[in-house]
Amino acid sequence: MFPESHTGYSYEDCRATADWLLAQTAVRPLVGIVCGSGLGGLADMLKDQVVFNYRDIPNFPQSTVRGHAGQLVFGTLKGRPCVCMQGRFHLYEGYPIQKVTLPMRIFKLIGVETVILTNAAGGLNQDFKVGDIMIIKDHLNMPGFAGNNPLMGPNDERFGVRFPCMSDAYDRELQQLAMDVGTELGYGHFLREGVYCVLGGPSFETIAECRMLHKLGADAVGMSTVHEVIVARHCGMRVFALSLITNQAVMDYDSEEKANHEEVLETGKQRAEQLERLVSTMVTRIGHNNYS
Ligand SMILES: O=P(O)(O)O[C@H]1O[C@H](CO)[C@@H](O)[C@H]1O
Ligand code: HPA
Repeated sequence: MFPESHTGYSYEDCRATADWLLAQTAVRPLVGIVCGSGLGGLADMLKDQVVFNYRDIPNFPQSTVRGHAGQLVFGTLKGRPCVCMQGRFHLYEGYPIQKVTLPMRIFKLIGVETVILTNAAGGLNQDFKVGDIMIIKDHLNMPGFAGNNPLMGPNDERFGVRFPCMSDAYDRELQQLAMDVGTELGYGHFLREGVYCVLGGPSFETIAECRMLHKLGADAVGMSTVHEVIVARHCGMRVFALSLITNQAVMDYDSEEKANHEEVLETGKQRAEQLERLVSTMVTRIGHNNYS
């Protein structure tokens, strides 16, 4: 079985965490950002910060992975109120999937309307290069195929419907906005779009697995994001997600390449500035309620 599966937090638990946060800060964020491995610098862009260590937030799990600081940062990005997770949770850390995705429900209950998720991923598409930024247009949910979906268990209609649609998971207007902003910033040569595949990790993929995932239609592979997207969409938030291609997935038995977390973090550092500019410019142009 999966760790403590079906023991999600109740609506009241989530409400208590959200109310606790709202009582400590006057910031009322409309945009929530999740920083991927090595991409925590995004949170440093926020002005007038109010910072919470995950260990101090009721019900919150702890970050255990290098490159995930474990702080929830409230502040403003070019005048727009935002909240930023400097560190996310992954299945391989041993958390039940409902705990991995808990922050999405907290985002919803504090008033977030749009979620921007980032991740580090291995490139399967042979046209991709290390350092490319892939706008996620769709996903393959491998743990979901095996029955590990964050919405397993009783459904609370106060969050969303029993059977949420996922064919529109990634907001098309926001994808277009990212393309437009990226092109304006001169990033067109490293901006791509594609399908992200999530696996449980923590072991990186074998060569045969990478070949299979590529044949199945995945352009990039990682160990996060999709679970958060499902929960964010279930409770009606608008979602944009991107992958930084931090390494090429190994597809060839003659290759000497070996996936490793150090390379992942290093590529994050090299692209951090552009990624931060892309996301912050997008945030200034996102409309709310009736979209832009
Ligand atoms: O998806 P994020 O959190 O960016 O992290 C990615 O980087 C780690 C592997 O280096 C894995 O956790 C993978 O999912
Ligand atoms: O190659 C990868 N595989 C899985 N997860 C990853 N996260 C960064 N790179 C990778």
